[in-house]
Amino acid sequence: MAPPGPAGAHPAAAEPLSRSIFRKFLLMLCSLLTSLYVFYCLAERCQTLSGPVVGLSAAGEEAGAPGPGVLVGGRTELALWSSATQRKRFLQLRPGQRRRRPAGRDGGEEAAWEEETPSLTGGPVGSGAGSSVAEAPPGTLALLLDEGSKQLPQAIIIGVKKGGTRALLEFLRVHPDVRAVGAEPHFFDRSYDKGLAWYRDLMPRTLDGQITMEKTPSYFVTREAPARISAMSKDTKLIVVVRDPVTRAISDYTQTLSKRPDIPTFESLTFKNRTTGLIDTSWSAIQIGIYAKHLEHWLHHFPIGQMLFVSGERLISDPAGELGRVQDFLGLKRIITDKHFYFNKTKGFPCLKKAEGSSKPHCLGKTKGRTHPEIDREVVQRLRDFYRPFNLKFYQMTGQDFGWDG
Ligand SMILES: Nc1ncnc2c1ncn2[C@@H]1O[C@H](COP(=O)(O)OS(=O)(=O)O)[C@@H](OP(=O)(O)O)[C@H]1O
Repeated sequence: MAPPGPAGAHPAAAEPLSRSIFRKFLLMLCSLLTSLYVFYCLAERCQTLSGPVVGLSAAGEEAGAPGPGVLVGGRTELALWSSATQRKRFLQLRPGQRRRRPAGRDGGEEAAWEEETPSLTGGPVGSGAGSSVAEAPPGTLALLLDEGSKQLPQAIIIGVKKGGTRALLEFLRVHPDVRAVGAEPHFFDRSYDKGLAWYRDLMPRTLDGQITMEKTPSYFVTREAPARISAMSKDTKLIVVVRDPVTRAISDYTQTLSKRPDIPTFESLTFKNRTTGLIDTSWSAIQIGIYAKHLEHWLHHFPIGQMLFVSGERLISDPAGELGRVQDFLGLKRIITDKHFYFNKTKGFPCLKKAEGSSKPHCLGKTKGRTHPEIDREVVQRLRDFYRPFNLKFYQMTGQDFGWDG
């Protein structure tokens, strides 16, 4: 057979050769681009990828936010960070965080989860399928890279029950430099014997510059709590969310009523003797609201400057304003602003446009913002009269007029 002539010579052989060169070239280009991209990320330039953290929150999971591993978040906050912090946040992958009791709790569900559904829900307003956000469990990229460590909290929301403590913590968690335990640890009132190592182990891992926080509203009325927290660290910053003590008492009662509908009326529980008008100060719903008395105990152990009093009312009417004060107090950049909130008319409360680790709007669950029962006006007035002197004392002690009496 004659060898192929020049015209139709080796067309079939020449083509595969150029294709294979082209394929090799493509492959090299891809590897080059990938390497460039990895290098780009490591060079702290990952703004285009994600928001404050690459991760998820239980709230996100629950609300149908992106699934595990999905990158969420926005760019604006990120731009405010120092580049070193950004790199660390990028490495701090937070996987789905689950509702769970603090390790080793031997109390019942009620003990650790007294406030019921301490969560943000993103379903229909008030869907209340609550979950809480405990610390990131082991297995995170951060853990693999040995990034971060568990620290005792530098700031604690110590009260008051029904003051708006969950709202404050959930709003604060939006801040990239705040990491918090979702559940109430109740360490300084119920589990102190378990020791500080146990307590620290409940905390989420943090990186340099991040603040570890927790909230347990019952600390404010626990006699032993001030000395115990001071023994942990006398530099601990304390935040108290206070609310008109009369509304707070009704809110407290409403919570109990929702669990035990057969309890006596608010009116009958308020008085030791209704005819004499003697208020029953041993009823916790009443006692918790005597803020000045509780505060005295704290002032034996902490200077007033180390405590911040947040108005529960303003936390609803002007969340960004109160969050501004809190961020200043914690020495944080003012990253949480009015841009983070919207008022949800159905819920009747401010909600987050985007909760931590989610890109969807989030309101607190249905156990926050319950409808209060109608209380006899005369009883309400009696309570107002009862609380007035304590409120005035509290205004003096804190240097703030919360406006409950005028
Ligand atoms: N944004 C937002 N959304 C929903 N609810 C809000 C919000 N801000 C403050 N509040 C008020 O928080 C009250 C519950 O307070 P706490 O979270 O401190 O309760 S608890 O002690 O942890 O059970 C809760 O009390 P109730 O209205 O009586 O249910 C709310 O009034």
